[in-house]
Amino acid sequence: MNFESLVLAAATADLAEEPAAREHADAVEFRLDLASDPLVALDAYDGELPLLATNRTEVEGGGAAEGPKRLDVLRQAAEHPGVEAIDIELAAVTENEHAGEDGGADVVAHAREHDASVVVSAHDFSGTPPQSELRETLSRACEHGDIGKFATTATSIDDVLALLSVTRDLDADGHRVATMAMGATGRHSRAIAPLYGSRIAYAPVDPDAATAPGQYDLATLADLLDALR
Ligand SMILES: O=C1C[C@@](O)(C(=O)O)C[C@@H](O)[C@@H]1O
Repeated sequence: MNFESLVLAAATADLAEEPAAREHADAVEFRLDLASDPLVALDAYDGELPLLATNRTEVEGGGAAEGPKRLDVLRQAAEHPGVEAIDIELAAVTENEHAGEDGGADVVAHAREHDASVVVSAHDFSGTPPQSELRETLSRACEHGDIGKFATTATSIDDVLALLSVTRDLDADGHRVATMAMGATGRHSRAIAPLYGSRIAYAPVDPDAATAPGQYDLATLADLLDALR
């Protein structure tokens, strides 16, 4: 997964759903943190779509407790041949969630050794920071990953405008970025941010199992993206 062009990722905690995603998605985001036995499920995976493995921490909206165990699961997932990319939080890479050799930066290196690309991500569930801070966070994510991602929460459409503006600037500067504004106000960003340079769009395979506020269902997002392309 090189993110040269837009990747529509179908998010799920259940790899058995992969066939249902094939019609619309380019990849499956496997939410390890929401799955009951993620490494066993990975070993059994024989689907067609490449996997982006995410083991999201609770503080960033996921189900995994921070620490060495969750990083180890992510590290092991990166070794799987079906996993073409991993997602790791910027905080885990820069703030040493778990000090020592097996910290976040080491997981990034390990993923690369196994030819998996690295998405370095940040999430803000309370709002959208000022444009300067948006730019700084996204730029730092780009420094550590093959692609930097920032999902914020829009409380006004001006938040969406700020996020799109930073997306456009960083893309024009040659960085690979992925952005989306979560929540109802920012929902349209999921369809239009790719026009400004965002390279990953997410939608749940099962519309009743959204992995973030404001997501469209997969078929709807695929149609919107196609119509705007
Ligand atoms: O980080 C992201 C983006 C996301 O939060 C979204 O807003 O679509 C959905 C998550 O599954 C994914 O890991």
